[in-house]
Amino acid sequence: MSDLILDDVCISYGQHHAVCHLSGAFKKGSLTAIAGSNGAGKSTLVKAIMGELPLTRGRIKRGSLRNQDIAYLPQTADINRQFPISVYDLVSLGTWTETGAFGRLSDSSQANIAKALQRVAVTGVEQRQIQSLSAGQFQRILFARLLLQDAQVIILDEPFTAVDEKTTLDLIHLIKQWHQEGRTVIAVLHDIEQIQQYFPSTLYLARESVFWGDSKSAFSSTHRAQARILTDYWDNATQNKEINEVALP
Ligand SMILES: Nc1ncnc2c1ncn2[C@@H]1O[C@H](COP(=O)(O)OP(=O)(O)OP(=O)(O)O)[C@@H](O)[C@H]1O
Repeated sequence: MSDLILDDVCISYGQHHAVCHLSGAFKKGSLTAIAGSNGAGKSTLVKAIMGELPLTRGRIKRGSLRNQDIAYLPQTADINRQFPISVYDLVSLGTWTETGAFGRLSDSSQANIAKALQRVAVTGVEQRQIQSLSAGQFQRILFARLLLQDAQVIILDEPFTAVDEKTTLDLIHLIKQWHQEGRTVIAVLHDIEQIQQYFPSTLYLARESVFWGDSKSAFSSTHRAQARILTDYWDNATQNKEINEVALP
């Protein structure tokens, strides 16, 4: 397994610079929160790591990591809950690399699916359509799918939005287990207390990196002030300019 290294990464939507001049590494086996205010560039960054958005500058070095070594859970708002698929079929997609697109589920895959559903404490709803689940149940089955993917790097975008405290704690327990197993886990989060309690490292983003390191030091008043300056700067000063023309504040 490799580190995920960002080398002067910039990502733009047309002329709108969403993430700029970001360098650093998600070390293999690390557990990192990506924090920052609304519009800080968090989702843009994880989408770019997944290859869903092109870079306008810089590189993301994945080393020996292959596409299937990285699992991604997008924000719930980006997932179509109206799609006609049963809980069982959605969770079984986590075995895709083993079974292929049209492969029959082996006995061991079926056993693993049952085990994953038990680990997220959702059983008895396997044949229901996903649109009939509560927000918490839905998030649990998405975590069951992640369990089956068995990826070395797991990226979660706001995984606890609209999820109650009990479900959040259960899912954090799974994240801690992934960390103990040596996987790299990256989660976009807003709750600073939660980050400092469970996530040793933080990338504090405000279009650029404000801070990347120990979560206990991430949210100092100095860093928060710097984040506000950077956010205002990138919101106001960069429209219709090329990244190279923009002087850093
Ligand atoms: N599809 C898009 N087209 C144009 N601009 C976009 C698009 N998506 C995001 N942006 C802009 O890019 C910047 C970063 O947005 P992004 O969604 O990555 O922020 P975020 O930190 O994930 O915010 P939130 O916490 O609200 O989810 C914002 O200024 C946003 O308006």
